[in-house]
This record gives sequence, C-alpha cells and structure tokens, in this order.
Amino acid sequence: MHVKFCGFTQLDDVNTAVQLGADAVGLVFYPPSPRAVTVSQAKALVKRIPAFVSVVALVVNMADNELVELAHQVPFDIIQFHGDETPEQCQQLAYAVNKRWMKALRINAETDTLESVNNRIDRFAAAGASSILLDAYHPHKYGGTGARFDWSLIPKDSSLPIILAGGLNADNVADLLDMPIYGVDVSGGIEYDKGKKDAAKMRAFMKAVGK
Ligand SMILES: O=C(O)c1ccccc1N[C@@H]1O[C@H](COP(=O)(O)O)[C@@H](O)[C@H]1O
Repeated sequence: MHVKFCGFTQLDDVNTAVQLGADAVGLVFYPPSPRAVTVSQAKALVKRIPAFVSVVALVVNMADNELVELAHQVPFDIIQFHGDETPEQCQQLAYAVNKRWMKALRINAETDTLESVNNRIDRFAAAGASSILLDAYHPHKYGGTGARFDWSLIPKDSSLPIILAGGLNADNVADLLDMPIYGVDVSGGIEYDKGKKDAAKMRAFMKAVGK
C-alpha cells in the first residue's frame, strides 16, 4: 500500500513523515484552505524531502499562468487536480508544465454509481492521468473535509490505479487493505490542528497499513 500524507505546513512534520516512510508528501496550493502554503513556505519544505519521496502539488481550479509560475518556483513531481478541472484542462495544464498528474474525483453516494465512477475514471485515463484519487463529495468544500464516502463505490476494475482519500485515519485504514486500491491519502486523520501533523497519528497510520 502506497501512502501519501498531505497538507504540510511545518518542517518538522515533513521530516517525521519522511522518516516514517511516506511515499509522497502533499502541499496544498489553494489559498482558502487552512493548510495552504505560500511558494516560499513550499520551497523550504521541499528542501527537506529526499530522493524517492514524491512531492505532490495539490491545486484547485488553478489558472494556467499560475500553475506555470508555481512549477518554475517549486520543484514538485506530480500535480493533484482537486477541483472542477475537466480531463481536457488537466491534460493541457499538465502538458504546459511537463508533469505527471492525478485527478481527484469527489464521490457522491446520492448521484454516483459504480458505472458512473468508472466512466469518469475512463475519461481521465484517456486524457493521460497517471492515477485517480477518490474523495468524499461535499457540497461546499473541495476536500480536506475528514468525511468518508461509501466504499462500495470503489471500482474493482478501474482503468487507473486508485488512491483512496476522505476521512482516513489509523483506526479505519486497515479496512481498506483487501480493497483494489494502489494507495491512500490522508490529511485530517494525522493532524492535531489544520496543517499541523501529529507524529503519533502518523506513526499509527503507517503501522495500520503495515509499513
Ligand atoms: O486539505 C485541504 O484543505 C484540501 C483543500 C482542498 C482540496 C483538497 C484538500 N485536501 C485533500 O482532501 C483529501 C481528504 O482529506 P482528509 O484526509 O479527509 O482530511 C485528501 O486528498 C487531501 O489531500
């Protein structure tokens, strides 16, 4: 199971995540988020991230010129599109900065079915996504809500590797170990306050996934 810890703002927390063996560290470039970082904060955090640990830039409906500028300033590895971006927009934006990317789909149990989730994944696969992230739908927020979605809507035969997010923590992540997913992503479940990570919660999370 691959693990991404997301929403870092503190150097010590990044160091702890790396020491614990996180595969990826996510930085939020979405100013309304309480976990958002500035370019200069991000540069300082990324300096602490060694080879073999991926840096993920989480963006929400970011304008083309802003993403190009961000990519010039911060050496990230992968873009996580977590807004309303269409497959075509993701493809164009990622091409403009020459980066791999994944798309977050917010799953709504009232309107989604396994078929609709698979169809949505297929559209992003055709546009060149390297993975898909499934998160819980919230009517007023794009993510980082701490809410889970109905896991029976996780496809078994997805055309892209699935990264599961939404309300994960050390107590529930083990329930995912038998599911057809490539990785997990957590933010709120490893925090004591927004953007401030709890070393014991990070450790417990890694233990729960057997890392
Ligand atoms: O973390 C945020 O503030 C955030 C803001 C806007 C979009 C996504 C955001 N976070 C991502 O949301 C999921 C689930 O987070 P949680 O574990 O339920 O807190 C995860 O991918 C975060 O990276």
